[in-house]
This record gives sequence, C-alpha cells and structure tokens, in this order.
Amino acid sequence: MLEVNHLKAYIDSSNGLVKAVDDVSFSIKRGETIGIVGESGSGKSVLAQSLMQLNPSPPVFYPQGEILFEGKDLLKKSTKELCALRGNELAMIFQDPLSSLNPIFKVGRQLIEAIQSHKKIAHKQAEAQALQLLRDVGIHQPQQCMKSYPHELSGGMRQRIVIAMALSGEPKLLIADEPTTALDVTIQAQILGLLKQIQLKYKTAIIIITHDLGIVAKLADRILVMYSGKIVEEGTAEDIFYQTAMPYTWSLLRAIPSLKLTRHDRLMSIPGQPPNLVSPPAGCNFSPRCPFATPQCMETEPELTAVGAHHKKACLLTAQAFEESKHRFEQKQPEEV
Ligand SMILES: Nc1ncnc2c1ncn2[C@@H]1O[C@H](COP(=O)(O)OP(=O)(O)OP(=O)(O)O)[C@@H](O)[C@H]1O
Repeated sequence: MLEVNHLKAYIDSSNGLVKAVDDVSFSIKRGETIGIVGESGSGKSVLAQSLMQLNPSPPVFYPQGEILFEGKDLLKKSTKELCALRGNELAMIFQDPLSSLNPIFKVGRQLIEAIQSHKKIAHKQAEAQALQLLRDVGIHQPQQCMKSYPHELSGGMRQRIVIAMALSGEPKLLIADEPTTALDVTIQAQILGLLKQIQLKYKTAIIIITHDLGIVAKLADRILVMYSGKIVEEGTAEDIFYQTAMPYTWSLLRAIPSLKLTRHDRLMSIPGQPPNLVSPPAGCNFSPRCPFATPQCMETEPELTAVGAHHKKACLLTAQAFEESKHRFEQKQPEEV
C-alpha cells in the first residue's frame, strides 16, 4: 500500500543542511503495523511528517526519493490533492492531543466538522457517526463527551477523541507519532489495545513511532530501528529482540530497565551523543559510539542488507564477529566498560 524508496528529507537550518532522513526505504501492507524506534533526534518525526507531507516547506525539502501510496508518488501531488488525501486516506495522531484539538469548541462540534469535511452528509447523520466513533474508541458516555470542551477531559480521553477524529475519514494508513508518551502506563496500555482493535475493525495499516521498544514489541508486525536519519535494522519483533543483528539495536535493548536488575547491577546507557546530522561522521554513523567498531567501520558506510527472510541490518560486522564481541563485552567488569 505504501512504498517509500530512497527518501531523503533534509532541513535547511542556520547551522547547515540537517540530513534528518537520509536514504530511507520501506513498505507497508494493508492491515499491517510497523513500529519505528530510535533515540531522540534519529529522524522518526521528520520521517512521519514527510509521509504526510506535513513538514514546513521550506525549511524541509526532499532532494530525492519516492513515497508511493497505492502506486502514486505523494511527492509529486499538488497541495490540493494532498489535502484531499490527508484525513481521508492518510491520518496522523500526535503525541499531545491538545495540539490537535481546538480549545474553544466542544468535542462534538469538532468531531462532526471532521466527519463533514470527509463526507457530504447532513448534520444529524454526522452526529450519529460521531457518537458511534466515540463508542468505537471506548468512550462510555459519548453524549456527555460531545458536550465537553477538551480541557474538561483527561489526557487519555483526549487522545481517544483525537483517534476518533483520525478515524472519521476511515483512513487506509494511520501514522501515530508517540501517541502514548504523554499518558500514564495504564492509559497507555488501553490506547495501544484500542489501536489494535481499530486495526482489526477497519483493516487500517498503522505506523507507530516511538522510542519505547516495549510498545513496538506488543504492537508491531515489523520494526524499523532508526539511527541518525537511517534505518539500521529491520525485522519482526522476534528478529529484533531475539536475533539482534547489529550493535545499535543491541545497545538500545540493553538500556531497557528490567525488574530483574538488582541494586548491584548497572543500567546500561549508550555512551556519547547521536551525531550532528549536518556533518555526520565518516563510515558508519554509529561507529564513534559503538563498543565493537573496527577501523573499517570508521571508513566504510554499511548498506542495509538482508540477513534473514524479513531481517536486514546495516553493519559491517559479520554475525560471528558480532557474537564474539558481545561475548567479550559481557566478560568485562563494569568499570572496564
Ligand atoms: N525545524 C528544524 N530545524 C532544524 N533541525 C531540525 C528541525 N526539525 C528537526 N530537526 C533535526 O532533525 C533531526 C531529526 O529530528 P526528529 O524530530 O525527526 O527526531 P526524532 O527521532 O523524532 O526525535 P524525538 O524522539 O525527540 O521526537 C534532529 O537532528 C533534529 O534536531
């Protein structure tokens, strides 16, 4: 349904050209869920906004690439054509629901307007659909909710309303950028469960962007790991969590706090900072922070290559060298790491 080929989204900043998304390719099928994970600044949000063509333009521009949605390149569509697609075929949910809701209008009015912007239907019919959508997103008193202003509702309720609005055009693709970051863990679990139910009901493809590996483990059919604007590993949750093929993903997984940690264990962190995307390092972008980097890693940029049926990695280390390096690392004392 969506095929992204060699997409580059560069930002013209006062410090120079930021290579926020640099040669990214992936595809998603109808009804599939893809998780995009990576540290802060790895380019997840710019990628999501690029798919919807929501980046401010300028400064963001696309020197190259294709975003084929049902075979047609979104980068070649006019603003009018894109407006028609957004909300109808493509919809997006952001981290902060308040940024998507108008504080001075009641929820009902906003939802009805959203429905009527997609379909030419009478107010009464749109109202009935709005109530049904609110029921679909798990709001038990939809009538009352319609009469509320956004500030009168909890964060979880507001995010449900934003999801209802996103669904109002029955989109084929829903992009959720950190949809639960602002919510507590209980509400987070409810919203994630809701996304899964919606997918089953509407057969929507979902791209979920997060820095939380736990979320993608639960939700995603496939996971893309991003680092400094590039995809560095791609695979099923099984591949990424149990057959990790490259050091960046391995480091991310080791940085997840676990209940098994005792007071004597150290929580791992990835040393250093993500690279400056105006002048990324030579060779592999992760090499300055990689505990297993070789001199070759500092010179040669790795390509994303297949290591299994659905599994790809961008790393010059062979599987054997990676295993041996991990083993040596595990043997070291914490103070040596
Ligand atoms: N408007 C902008 N001007 C200049 N640089 C920008 C702009 N927007 C994003 N960037 C840069 O682009 C890179 C990717 O940013 P992006 O917001 O996509 O990262 P992210 O992975 O979504 O991070 P986070 O998880 O913190 O949202 C970063 O280096 C960021 O500083």
